[in-house]
Amino acid sequence: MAPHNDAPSPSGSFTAGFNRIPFRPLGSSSLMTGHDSPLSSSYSTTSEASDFHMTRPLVPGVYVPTMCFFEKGTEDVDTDTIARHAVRLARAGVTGLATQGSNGEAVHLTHAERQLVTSTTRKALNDSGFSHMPIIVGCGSQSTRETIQYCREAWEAGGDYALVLPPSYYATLFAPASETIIKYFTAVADASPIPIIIYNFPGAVGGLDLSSDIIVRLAEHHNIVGVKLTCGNTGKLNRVAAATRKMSKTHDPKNPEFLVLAGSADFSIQALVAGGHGILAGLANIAPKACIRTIELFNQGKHAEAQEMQEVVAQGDWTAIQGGVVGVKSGLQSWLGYGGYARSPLPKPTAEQEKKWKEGYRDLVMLEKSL
Ligand SMILES: N[C@@H](CC=O)C(=O)O
Repeated sequence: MAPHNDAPSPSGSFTAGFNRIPFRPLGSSSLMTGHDSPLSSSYSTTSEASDFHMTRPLVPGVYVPTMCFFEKGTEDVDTDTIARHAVRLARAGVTGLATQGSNGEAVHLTHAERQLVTSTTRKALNDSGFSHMPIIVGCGSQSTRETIQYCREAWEAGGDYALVLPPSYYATLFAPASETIIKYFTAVADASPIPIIIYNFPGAVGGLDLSSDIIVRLAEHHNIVGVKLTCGNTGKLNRVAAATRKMSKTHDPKNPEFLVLAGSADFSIQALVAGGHGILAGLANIAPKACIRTIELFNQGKHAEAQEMQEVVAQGDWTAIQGGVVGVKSGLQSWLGYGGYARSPLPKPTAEQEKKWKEGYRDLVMLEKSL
């Protein structure tokens, strides 16, 4: 856990009283990577630049891993829809967004496209009065070197935090609790200009499941500030939340030093019971208000109402989990009139699937509309 002083660390980060805040030299070009940057023409004035790279604390709440939208036919990145979607979620009251999470089709995007998606999201939020809202950017890759590059590009594009999966392609050569994993996250955190959030999603990385012991050990790094647990293991979540709370110096529940997030909306209140701080969950693309309200009810002590709402959310999430990114886009298209298709080679939904997924979201969407 970070010591609380203001001395710049070797990685270019410093800690502050309420949270660990990255030190990001404005106007620095030292992080340019050689990939086409879509940013230079968008942010030319000083005030725009300072809105672009400002400090945005990571606080408890509902974070949404946003979908990436593509033009019909060409599959080009659809920046208009990306911008409108980000603003719709912000207006619904979410705490932050995550580009290039599992719902953001990061694996389908080039480096430059990833930057375009993040910078478009940043600009849309800033232009709509949400410049305070943090953006988390999915940065995990197969090599330490490329993951660091993604973190630097995320920062250039206006990202505030990097969500990092462990590498998995050669996972048979090391154990989830190995020094290889510790060294990977440590090297990335040492070099990243933005703080790291560990992403534990065994389903996306060949079953590689980080233990609470490893996560708590990594949390000692000053530039590792949170975890998204998509594994759904609330025992693990409880252990991580308890240990990192004890390690923290400030004990401010509104600004925990290490943020523990459920990685799916179907265990939102279970995560809160276990000491977690909120969710980073794809279902909020469809029903942000229902996700927020469920957590609010619990935090207000209205546990029976929270549980009732959680049941609707969990049922809707089952549709999202089964249909994945294809099904969430289909649900958005059916109920909100936009979404389109995932990039090839992911399949387009059949008419039967569209109908099934639309029905799967019905109760959740009715709840959302009532809020
Ligand atoms: N079910 C997850 C998928 C990835 O973590 C989500 O809701 O985001």
